[in-house]
Amino acid sequence: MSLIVQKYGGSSVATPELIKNVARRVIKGYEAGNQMIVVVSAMGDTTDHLIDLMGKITDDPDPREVDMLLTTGEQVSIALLTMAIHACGYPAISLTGSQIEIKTDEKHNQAMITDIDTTRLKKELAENKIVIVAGFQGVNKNHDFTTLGRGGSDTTTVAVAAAIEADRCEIYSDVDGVYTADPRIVTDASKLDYISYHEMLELANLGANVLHPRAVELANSYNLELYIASSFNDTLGTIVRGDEEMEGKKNVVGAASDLGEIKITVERVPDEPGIAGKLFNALAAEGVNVDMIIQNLQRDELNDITFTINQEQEKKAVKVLEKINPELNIDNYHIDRDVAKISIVGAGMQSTPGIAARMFSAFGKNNINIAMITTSEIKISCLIAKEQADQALNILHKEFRLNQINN
Ligand SMILES: Nc1ncnc2c1ncn2[C@@H]1O[C@H](COP(=O)(O)OP(=O)(O)O)[C@@H](O)[C@H]1O
Ligand SMILES: N[C@@H](CC(=O)OP(=O)(O)O)C(=O)O
Repeated sequence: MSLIVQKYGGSSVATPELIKNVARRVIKGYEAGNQMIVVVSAMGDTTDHLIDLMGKITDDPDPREVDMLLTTGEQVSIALLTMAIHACGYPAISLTGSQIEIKTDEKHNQAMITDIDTTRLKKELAENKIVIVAGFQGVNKNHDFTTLGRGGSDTTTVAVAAAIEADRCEIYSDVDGVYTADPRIVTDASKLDYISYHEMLELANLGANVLHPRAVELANSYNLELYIASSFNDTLGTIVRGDEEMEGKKNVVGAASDLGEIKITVERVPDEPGIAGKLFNALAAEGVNVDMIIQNLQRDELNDITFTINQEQEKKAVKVLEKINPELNIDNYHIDRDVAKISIVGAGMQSTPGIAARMFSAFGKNNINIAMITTSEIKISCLIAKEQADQALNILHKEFRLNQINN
């Protein structure tokens, strides 16, 4: 008998028929003699719809109330899945994040899990029940509901699996594994049999939303192997695990695009020590995360500083800029929302010269202009025009022959 923690994302529970499909899959695992804990997300686009609804009421909702609203999505799906399992004649119970005491810090909308009490989970499993857990949510020390950030059910799943020392942790969605690029954009993308935590973390951070980055980080810290597969078929999926191969790492294992960033250029800033520090400190103090940065010296000892942030933080960033403009003598700022970040990832690139040059040349040959570049040991990212994002992803996929990765 194994203890299995499974997660089914929004696309796997989008309709009553799909919920019944998940119920059948879970029962199959239970019938095989396993203990089953199943984490589910809200049905389909429910969370997006709740956010739209909120936007019709206010532009500036209280973060506590946002969590009160968004946690309802997962409460619907856990109840329906449990009913579907009951209807097939099997014992099951649904539990919210607060009922199993997924404790988090105070940060509404982006809370971090601090502890999970497994007492209730173990009690229900001991009574031979299938346990259905609401993903994406927790409870803080004031007993208020919190959420873990968009896509956070993956994090719930890994945290629960680690806390209860599960034998297997399986994440199901509408795609049958981790591909070399989003298969919706690159039709000949290849499925990877294995991917290391580090490479998966980079891909997830750079836009591959098949897994939530925090879930990958957590799996890495607990050395918990993840199995990523589809809830729509039984095709073999991808294993995310520690890096076993020291030699023979691929230069590039995947490419990803992120359409969620905007570019801000602060124009004609005095070329003096300390100015950049003041600007980025002020942004950090408001919780604005800056991603890419470049500074260009213009004429007359004035600089342009350009940086990217997540589009959801635009309002906060503008507030900061309006406030510090007079203090820093900032002439003007400009926001470009039509940008996309296109990246390649691979642990082998740190020991292979020429990867960046190949990426830039491939873009050059196809008339794709690069506005910004960042690199780390295992990734290279370029900011380009949003309208060229899909084309650029396909170009890189071809340039690095990712369709032949398994050969
Ligand atoms: N490299 C990749 N491999 C697989 N899927 C990817 C990749 N990059 C992006 N995706 C997208 O991730 C989607 C699955 O994630 P998501 O929609 O969040 O699923 P769920 O609804 O189960 O949470 C796929 O439909 C696919 O389009
Ligand atoms: N429902 C939440 C949490 C989540 O993880 O969803 P999904 O597993 O469908 O990405 C969201 O949409 O952000």
